Formats: sequence, structure tokens, C-alpha cells
Amino acid sequence: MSAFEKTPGWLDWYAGPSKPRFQLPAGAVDAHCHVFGPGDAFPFAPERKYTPCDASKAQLFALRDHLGFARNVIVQATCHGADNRAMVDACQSSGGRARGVATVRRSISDAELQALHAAGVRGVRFNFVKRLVDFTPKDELMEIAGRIARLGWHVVIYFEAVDLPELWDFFTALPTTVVVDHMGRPDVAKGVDSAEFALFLKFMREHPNVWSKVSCPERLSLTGPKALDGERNAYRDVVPFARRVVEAFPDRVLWGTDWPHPNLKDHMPDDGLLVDFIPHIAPTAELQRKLLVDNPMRLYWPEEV
Ligand SMILES: O=C(O)c1cc(C(=O)O)oc(=O)c1
Repeated sequence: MSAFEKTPGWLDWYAGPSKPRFQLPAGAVDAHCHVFGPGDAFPFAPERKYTPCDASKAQLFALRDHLGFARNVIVQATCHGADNRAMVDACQSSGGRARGVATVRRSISDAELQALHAAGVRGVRFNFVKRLVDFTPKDELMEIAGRIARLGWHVVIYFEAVDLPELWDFFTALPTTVVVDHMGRPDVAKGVDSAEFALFLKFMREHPNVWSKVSCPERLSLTGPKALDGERNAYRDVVPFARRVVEAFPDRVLWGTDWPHPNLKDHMPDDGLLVDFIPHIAPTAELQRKLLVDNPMRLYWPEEV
């Protein structure tokens, strides 16, 4: 435990997860997960909006092995701001089995970008979720996007569905592959045929450089049931959304656990049961292989494909 005091009400990640019943295909990639600290080694950023529990690289790699994943994509968590040391250290300790997505500021030098590349970073994250980050001007983000495009990296974007109309012009002007976190956070109460979700599907349909993570049903679900107590058919209200995206864009979807699940308020899922969500949204072996192996390998380990 670090000297940092967790945000009141913080839910720690679930210890002792189940073994998934769904057998992941060989070479499966957990394409969205984080490390937190540990705070004593890698302090949380002063500008952070929450203070988490520790979630170390060793704990992440143990979960990877327990669930049956081969590799991780470690996404810079906002509690570390633009200090990428914890994520970079995890990538460097993974024996080539982790790649990273960083948060950078305009002030980063070319040499620092090169060092991130050497550590395994292949993308930057632009976050528009107001409870997580302060606003960064779009001209600064566009400048960063232009620089990282030259390294062959992509941009990961995190936003709420209601904000897509306002962000549309910026997103569609990005010069790289663009990966949307958690399906752009649809409001599942509005339904899979809502105008809001139709706009997201149009965003993907009209822009072949846009990919989506079909992750985080535990954040989006309103009616559950929760991935706890042996429930292998969890978050049923999210299934139609994720399945629609997987079936419409099978070559542009990724899946990740989102471990250690920052900022969940209601419950902390059993990650083994969360893996059992996958066959509900990708029902065939071919869709599963694309989602879990082919697509993440093409984006993060293209030299091996
Ligand atoms: O919805 C969230 O609270 C959340 C936060 C972070 C982060 O703090 O980086 O990352 C995520 O993927 C999701």
C-alpha cells in the first residue's frame, strides 16, 4: 500500500478472479488495461482527478496468465497524467508481451517520443471525459497527432456519446488510425437503434480509419446482471451494442478487460466472468479470432503479422 490515500469509496480490483469458461484463442491480446503505480515507486500525478489503489505490473501479468491472454496493451491511466513511467516500466518488463498507449503534451521532444517508441508505445490517448481530465486545446492535440503519425502510431480517443457531434470535425480530421475507447460510451437506456448510437455507427462506417474497443460493459450496463457470483451471462443490456459493432466492423474491433477498472462505483467485476462476456458479443470462432488476435496484432505488433 502506498502513502497515497485512495479517493473515498474507491473500489479495489477483484482478487481471486474465476477461471473463464470461454477459452481464449491462442495469442489473445487484452488490448485495454492499466497499471496504477505502485504509488511509492511511480507517484500519481498532481493534476489527477482520482487516487486509486495500487495495481502493479506483476499483478497485471499474473491476471494475464490466469485468464489465458498472451499479451497486453497498457493504456496510460489519467491518474498518472503525462508521466508515462509506470506504463513504460510495465512494457519494458513484459519481455515484449506488452505494448503501450501514452499521454503526451506538446512540449515532448522528438527524442522522448523515440524513447517511448523503443519501450513499446504505439499510440497516444486523447481524453475528452470531463470527470477525468482538464481540457486540452484541440490545436495542441492536432499538433501531437501530426508528430506521432510520422512514427506510425495511432490516436486513442475517450469521450461520452453525447459529445460526439461536437467532436466530430476534430476526430474526422485526425491523420492516423483512431481507436475509440469503450464504444464511445453509449447510453444503453436509449437503445441500440437510437439516433445517438446510429451516429456512432455512421462515424465508423464513413471513416475506415476508425476502430472501436467493445469493452467495459460493466461501466455501461444499467440492468446487469453483474459479472459476480458465477454469472457468465452478464451485462445483457450491453450485448446488442457490442455485437452490432463487432458484426458490422469485424476487422476494426478490439477487446480489453479494463483492469483494474478505475472509478467503478457500483461493483467490481470478477475478471474471469468478464471474459465470459466475449462469446456473447463475438459469437463465432472467426469473429473471436479477429477481435482478440488478428486486429490487435495488426495494430500493435505489425512486424509479427
Ligand atoms: O471511465 C473511467 O473512469 C476510465 C478512466 C480511465 C483512466 O483514468 O485512464 O480509463 C478508462 O479506460 C476508463
